[in-house]
Amino acid sequence: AEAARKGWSIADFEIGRPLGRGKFGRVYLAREVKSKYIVALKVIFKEQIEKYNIYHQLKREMEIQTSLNHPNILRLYGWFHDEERVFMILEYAHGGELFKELRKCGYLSERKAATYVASLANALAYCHEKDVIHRDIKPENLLLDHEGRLKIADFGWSVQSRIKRHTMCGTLDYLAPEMVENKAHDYAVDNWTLGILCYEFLYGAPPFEAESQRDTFRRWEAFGQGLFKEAVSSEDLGAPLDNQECKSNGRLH
Ligand SMILES: Clc1cnc2c(Nc3ccc(N4CCOCC4)cc3)nc(-c3cccnc3)cn12
Repeated sequence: AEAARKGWSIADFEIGRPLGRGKFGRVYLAREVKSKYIVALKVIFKEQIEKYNIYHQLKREMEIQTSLNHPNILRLYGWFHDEERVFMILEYAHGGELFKELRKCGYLSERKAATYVASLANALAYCHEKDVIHRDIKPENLLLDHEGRLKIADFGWSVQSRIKRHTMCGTLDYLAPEMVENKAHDYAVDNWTLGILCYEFLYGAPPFEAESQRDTFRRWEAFGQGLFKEAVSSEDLGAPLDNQECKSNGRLH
């Protein structure tokens, strides 16, 4: 609230180590000078905003994230800008990237996976109540706070994770079918991603992971065919596929 009233400037912060690089800028550890409060400061260069013509998207993302207040969503406390940069004052997630933990131990216990999936589901239900579809939930955007609680970060600004994921660039792994097929989509796309992440928490890799996007698409099609055949066969048998069951598979019927 203070940020909105007073208007911050870079002089209010001591900049610490870089935490990571985003597509349009970097994230730094920072401390507010007076309160000694630790935050993450995301810096986006205005020339990048012009070059990629993302001013409106950035504005919308920041309005959305400022309006969201949920324990599993990383807070955007406020923002300010100078001649050449826009600064976002974000909650600092002390635990770092969730997927570093996953890579370290390969896959998570069922209890841990269930805790993270429940946190994600709560955060997504909160977003959907406010008509916000994240659409871009990826492992790189999941952080942990000092108590190990999951935080969804980066509404629309994926922060390049330091973990070299071979499916890193433009991964299809987490995108729902209707997004990939560029169809009209609703909040169900986030539910699809939740299923993918649940699989990855338990198994250690997403279900359709492959060396190339083409192969991922092939594996995903095969899965789809399987679903479709099953659906047709059960319809043949006259067993009503209730809408909820269809939705839960991420297939919108
Ligand atoms: Cl936004 C935002 C808020 N907090 C963070 C954060 N926090 C954080 C904490 C701790 C550790 N370390 C813990 C000890 O071992 C080394 C890593 C890393 C990141 N990281 C990133 C990030 C991480 C990776 C790449 N790009 C950005 C973005 N963040």
